[in-house]
Amino acid sequence: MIYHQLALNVPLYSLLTYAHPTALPAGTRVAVRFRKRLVAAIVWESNVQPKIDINKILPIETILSEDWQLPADWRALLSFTARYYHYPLGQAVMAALPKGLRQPEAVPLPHQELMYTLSTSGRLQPPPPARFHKQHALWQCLQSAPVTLQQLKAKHTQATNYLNQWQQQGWVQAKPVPVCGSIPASPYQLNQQQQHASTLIQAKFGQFAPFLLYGITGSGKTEVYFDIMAKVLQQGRQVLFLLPEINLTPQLMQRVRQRFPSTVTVILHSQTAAGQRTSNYLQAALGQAALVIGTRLAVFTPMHNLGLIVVDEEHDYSFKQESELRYQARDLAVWRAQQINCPIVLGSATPSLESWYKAQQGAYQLLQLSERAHASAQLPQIHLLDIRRLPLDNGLSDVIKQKLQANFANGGLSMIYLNRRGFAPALFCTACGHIFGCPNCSAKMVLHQHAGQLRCHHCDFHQRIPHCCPECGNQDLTAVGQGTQRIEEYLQHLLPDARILRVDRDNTAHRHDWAAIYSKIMQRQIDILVGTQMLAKGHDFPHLNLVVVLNADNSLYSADFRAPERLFAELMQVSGRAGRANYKGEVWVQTRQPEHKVYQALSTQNYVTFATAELAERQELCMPPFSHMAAIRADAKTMREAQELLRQALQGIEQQQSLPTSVSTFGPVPMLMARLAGYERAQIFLESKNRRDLHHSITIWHSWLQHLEKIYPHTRWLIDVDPLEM
Ligand SMILES: Nc1ncnc2c1ncn2[C@@H]1O[C@H](COP(=O)(O)OP(=O)(O)OP(=O)(O)O)[C@@H](O)[C@H]1O
Ligand SMILES: [Zn+2]
Repeated sequence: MIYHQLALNVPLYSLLTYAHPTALPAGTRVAVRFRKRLVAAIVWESNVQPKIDINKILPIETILSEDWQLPADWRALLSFTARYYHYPLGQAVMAALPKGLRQPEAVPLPHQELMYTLSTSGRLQPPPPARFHKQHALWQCLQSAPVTLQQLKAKHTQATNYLNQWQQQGWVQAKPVPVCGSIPASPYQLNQQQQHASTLIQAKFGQFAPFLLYGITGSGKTEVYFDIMAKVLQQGRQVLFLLPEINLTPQLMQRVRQRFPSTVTVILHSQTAAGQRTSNYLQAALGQAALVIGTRLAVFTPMHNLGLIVVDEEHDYSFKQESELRYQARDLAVWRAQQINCPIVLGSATPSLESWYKAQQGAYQLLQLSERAHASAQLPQIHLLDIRRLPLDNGLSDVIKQKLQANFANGGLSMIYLNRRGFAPALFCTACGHIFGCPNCSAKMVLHQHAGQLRCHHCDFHQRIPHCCPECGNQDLTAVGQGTQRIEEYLQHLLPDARILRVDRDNTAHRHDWAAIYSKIMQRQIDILVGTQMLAKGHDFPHLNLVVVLNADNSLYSADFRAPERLFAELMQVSGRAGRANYKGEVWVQTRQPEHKVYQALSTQNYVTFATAELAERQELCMPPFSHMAAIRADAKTMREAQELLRQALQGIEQQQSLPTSVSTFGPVPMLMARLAGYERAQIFLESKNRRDLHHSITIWHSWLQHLEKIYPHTRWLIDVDPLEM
C-alpha cells in the first residue's frame, strides 16, 4: 500500500492519510470515505510515511480525475493561502474549487471546440452540384477558411451529417480552435503616457514585475491593459484579468468582446451557473481558454500557461472576502505572479494606500496616466457646497435644486449620489425619539416605503411598518435620513417631467438588470440617476455632466481608520463619471465640513496630496501599511461570552508564552458593528511591524483558541489577517 496525504473539506489543519495500491500523482481528484460519507479529496502528497496506525487507514475509493491533475503552482498557491490566512488547508482547497469539482463524482473534461476545413484530398474533389445549394454553400464555406460547427449549422441544419460523411471520406479535417485567435488592432492610437506604460510592462514579460498603474479617471487605463494583454495572448500565453464586479460593468465586458472577438474567453464570478463555472474552470486549467476574466474568486483559477495578471480597480474592497476564507485576491494575485514569474498590473485612479506605499518604496513600479484620454474630455469641476447655514428641503439645498432644474432644461444627464454607508432612512418617533432598531443587530432598521416594510440590511429580519411607537404609543412616526427612494419621490415632485431612475441593490439584483438600465441610459431615456455606491463603479456615460453628492459627511464620523481613504476613493470615482466625453462635467458636494482633508483633496482632485497626508498620519499612528494587523474575533449570544474567550486566550498566552516583542495587542473590544444576526462580536487586534512576528503570534493564538473552544463551546472564533472590517 502507498499512503497519500489528502485535502478534504474538513475543519482540520492537518491533511488526512488514505491508502491506495499505487502512488497517485499530486493534484489528482479522488473520492474517499470520511465519517462514512463519500467525499471528494485532492491528493496533496503521495508516498508518505503514515503517522497513525496503518490498520486505521482507509483506502481511496475512486479516482475521479485519471487524466488530469490540479497543477503544482495551483497547489502551492493554496498551501500559501491556507498558511497565510491560518485556515484549514482542505477547506481552503475546496473553497477554491467550483462546486462540480467539490463533489465525489467524476466530471467530463470539456472538449476543445474544433474548426473544420477541406483536406488536401477534399480540395481535389468536385464540389456538390450547385442545385443542392445548401450543400454547395457548406462546401464553399469549408473551402475558404476553417469554420466552427456552429457557423456551419447556421448555413445548413444538416451540417453535422454532411460533415461526418465528408470526414469519413477524408475530405474534411478538423483542428482545435486556436485559443488566442486573431486580435484586431485597437481603434485608438495609444497616447504617449499610455505607450510608455505599455512599453515598460512589455519589457518585463516572462519575469515577475509588479506595476501600479495610477491613472486618473478616464485616462485610458483599460486601453493600456488591452494593449499588453493582446501582446501576451499573441505570444500564446494566458491572461488573468480580475475586476471588482462583472454584472455592474457590462460596458467593460463589451469592450473586451470587441477587442478580443476570437480569443477564447471564460468568465468566472459568483453568479456564473455552477455547471458553467466548472467547465470554465477546466477550460482555463487545460489551456483551452486564453483569457480568464473574473472577480476575486477567479484568482484561484488554475492556469496552464499564465503570462500576465491584471487587477483593475485594485483599491476596491470587494477583492477581500469577508467570510470563511478571508483572503485578499489582489494580494494573492501578486504572490501568484511572483511564483510563476509574470508581470502583474494593479490599476486604479485612487490606489489603496498599501499599494501606493509599496510604489513609493520601489517595491512596485509606478506608472502614471495624468490626463484624460478622450481628446475633448476634461476633468470635472468640483464644488464644495457648505450647507451649515443653508435651509434644506428633503436634503437638497436651493443651489442644488436650481442646478438640477437647469440641467434638465438643457437636456443634460444628472446623477444624485447618496453615500449609503452608515446612513439609510430610518423610522423615528417624534414624541419620544424612539428609533426602530433591528432586534438581532446593532443597526437601525431601514425604511422601505414601497414594500411597506422595515428591513435590516445586515440580517434578513423585516417587519411591517408599525403604526405607532412601541415605547410611547405615539402615532406620529417620521422617516429620518434620505434613502434613494425618498429622493426619487421628491425629485419626481420637483421635476414632474424628468425621467428619473433609481439604481440600487433592489433593482439590480438580477444578472441582466444592469445591462437593461445601462442601455436605457445610453439611449438617453433617462434624465436623472439616483443611486448609491453602485453608480460609482467604472461606468462611462458620455453625456453625464452633473453629479450631486449628498450625505458624504456620514463617513467622516466613522471610527474606522480607513474611512477617509474609502470616502476619498469613492468620491473621486463618482466625480470621475462626469464629463468623460464632449460634455463639461460639474460635481457638487453638499457638506458641513468643507475644510476636511478629504474634501480639500477632492476639490483639487489630487490623489497624491491626499495619499501623502494620509500616509504621514498612518505612519505617526503606526497603522497599516506601516504595520501589519490581524484581528482575532469571537462571537456569542452575549458580549460577555464573546470577550471571555478572547480574554482567557490572552491571559493564557501572557502567562505561558512570550509573544515576539514587536507584537502589540489591543482589546478585546466590541466590533464597530457589535451585534450581527443575533450574535455579539468582539475582537482583539494584533499589530506588528514585522510580518513574521505577527504570523508567529497568530499561530500561538490559534492553538490557544483551538484548546479553549472545548471549554467555550458556544463561542465561535475566527482569524482575519490584514482585516478591513473593524
Ligand atoms: N489613446 C486614446 N485615444 C483616444 N481615446 C482613448 C484613448 N484611450 C482611451 N480612450 C477613450 O477614453 C475613454 C476612457 O478610457 P478608459 O475607459 O480606458 O479609461 P480608464 O482609465 O480605464 O477609466 P476609469 O478608471 O475612469 O473607468 C474611453 O472612452 C476610451 O475609449
Ligand atoms: Zn439585523
